[in-house]
Order: sequence, then structure tokens, then C-alpha cells
Amino acid sequence: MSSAPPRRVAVLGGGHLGAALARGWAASGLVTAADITITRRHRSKLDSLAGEGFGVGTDNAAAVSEADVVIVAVQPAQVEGVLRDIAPVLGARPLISVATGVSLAALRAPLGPDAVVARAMPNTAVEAGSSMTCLAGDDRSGPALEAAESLFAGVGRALVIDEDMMTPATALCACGIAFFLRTIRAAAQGGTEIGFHSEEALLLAAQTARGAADLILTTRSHPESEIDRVATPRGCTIAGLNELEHRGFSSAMIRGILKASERAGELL
Ligand SMILES: NC(=O)C1=CN([C@@H]2O[C@H](COP(=O)(O)OP(=O)(O)OC[C@H]3O[C@@H](n4cnc5c(N)ncnc54)[C@H](OP(=O)(O)O)[C@@H]3O)[C@@H](O)[C@H]2O)C=CC1
Ligand SMILES: O=C(O)[C@@H]1CCC=N1
Repeated sequence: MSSAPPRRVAVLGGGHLGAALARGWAASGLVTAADITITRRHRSKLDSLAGEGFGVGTDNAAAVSEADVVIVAVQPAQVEGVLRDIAPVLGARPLISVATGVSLAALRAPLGPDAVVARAMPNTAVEAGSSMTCLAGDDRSGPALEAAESLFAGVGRALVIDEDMMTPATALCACGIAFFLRTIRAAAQGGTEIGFHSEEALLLAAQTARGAADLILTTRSHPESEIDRVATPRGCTIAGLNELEHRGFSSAMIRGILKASERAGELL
């Protein structure tokens, strides 16, 4: 069971993921917007988050000083500089990095060996409370891993994995949401070609995708068993499925995941 979520959170790096995290935690009720401070260098780009009630600023060390837990959400190559900024004030606060490819050892290098750090790999569905987030820590991560479990379980599902699986997790979950989004978009495009207005086609495709995911998550059955229940002999489903496979659908998805994993492993 995860412990109570931290009261005050500093999100260093209010870009796409940092903003999604802040909004997801506030929407879930896990942390109030006023207790989340988001930083980035360009203050004006934080105006809309400030308007939503979040604390915003450009001073990482000041944000850390007022927080119970720190989230690092800058690009991988920017992590080291941010950690150097905050090293003098971090103390024993748990720090969770969502940066791709930045190891626990690399996080501790500028902070010192006793820094309480963990890694998280969520996807942008944190904003909708529906992320799949993988977490990793080691024997010195204690409170950081606990804070990560409670924060990320509040905006989807969280699973602790070995650190050496964080790169594959990046490809399958963090990049993977883009692949499923493209699949939904493509299905909607097909829907429009067969007669639906685009907004209707998108709704139908997205709810159908959600249904497919819910079937697997609630029944724990295998996708192929579920497909067998849909595909009536000589019917339209098997005709469509076989056409997808003739066009390389499964192969394209598998290759996309492999490529993303390969690139994720090269980011630093
Ligand atoms: N996007 C996603 O879906 C996912 C991303 N990740 C990881 O999350 C991290 C962020 O990715 P993403 O949100 O896409 O990237 P973005 O480029 O959108 O966000 C990074 C943000 O960091 C800010 N930043 C840069 N330097 C500093 C600094 N010194 N202090 C404070 N803020 C700073 C930038 O703003 P400014 O220029 O104004 O400073 C920018 O808004 C990456 O490491 C990525 O690997 C992980 C999982 C999913
Ligand atoms: O594309 C990227 O590099 C980041 C990491 C995973 C998702 N977005």
C-alpha cells in the first residue's frame, strides 16, 4: 500500500509533461494546485498555469525550498544543470526524475550519494488520471519511491520495475501512448471515409479503443481470445483484420516500439 501523498510538490520543468503532471495531480485531488509550484526559464509560458491556481516561477532552488517532494521534468540533457542548481537546498527531500535515460547514479552524481532519488516514466495521460507509469529505485530510494508510488498511483496505474527496464518502459508506455493515439486517429480517418463526420468518427474510434483496453484490463483475457469473439466466420471483422495484417499492421507497431526503445537508450 502506498503512503499519503506529499503535501507540497515542486515540478522543475513546466513543459508538456510537467504541466500534465501538475494538472493531473490537481484534478485528482491528490495535491491542491496552490501546493504545486512549477518552474521554467521562460516565465511568460507559465501564465496559463498561474491562472489555474498553480504556483509558478523561474527559481528552481526557491521552489525546492518550499516543497516536500521534487519532480524533475526537464529534457534529459538539462537534468544535470538543474540538479546542480538545487543541490545546495535539496537536503533529504525525495526527488523523482521523469527524464528519459538519466540513471539513478547520474541523478546522484551532482547531488551526493545520500540523495533520496527515484525514477518515474509516466505518459501524458497523467492529465486524465489514466497513465501507465513505471517506477524504479534502489536500496537508497525509500521515501522517493514511496512518494512516487502515491503520486503516480493517483493519476493512473504505477508499477515498480528494475531500473534496467526503464528504457523499454519508455518505449512501450511513454512513447506508446502516441502510437495508440495515432491508431485512434487513423481509425477515425477511416470512419470519415465511410460516412461519419470527423468529430463523430473520433468519438466512436476513441471509445472503441477504450473498450478494447477495458476488456483486457478487466477480464485479464488475451487480446486474441477477445478478437476471436468478434470475428464471425466469413464476416467483416476477419476481412478487415486480415487486410490490416497484409499491410503490416502488427509488424509496424512492433518495429515502432523497437525503434523507440533503441532511441530512448541513446538519448544521453
Ligand atoms: N512528453 C512526454 O510525454 C514524456 C516526457 N518524458 C520526459 O520528461 C522530460 C520533459 O519532457 P517534455 O515535457 O516533453 O519536454 P519539454 O521540452 O516540453 O519540457 C521541458 C521543460 O523544461 C523547462 N526547462 C528547461 N531548462 C530548465 C531549467 N533550468 N529550469 C527549469 N525548467 C527548465 C523548459 O522550459 P524553458 O525553456 O522555459 O525553461 C521546458 O518547458 C524529458 O526528460 C522527457 O524525456 C517522460 C515521459 C513522457
Ligand atoms: O519523446 C520523448 O523523447 C519523450 C520520452 C518519452 C515520451 N516522450
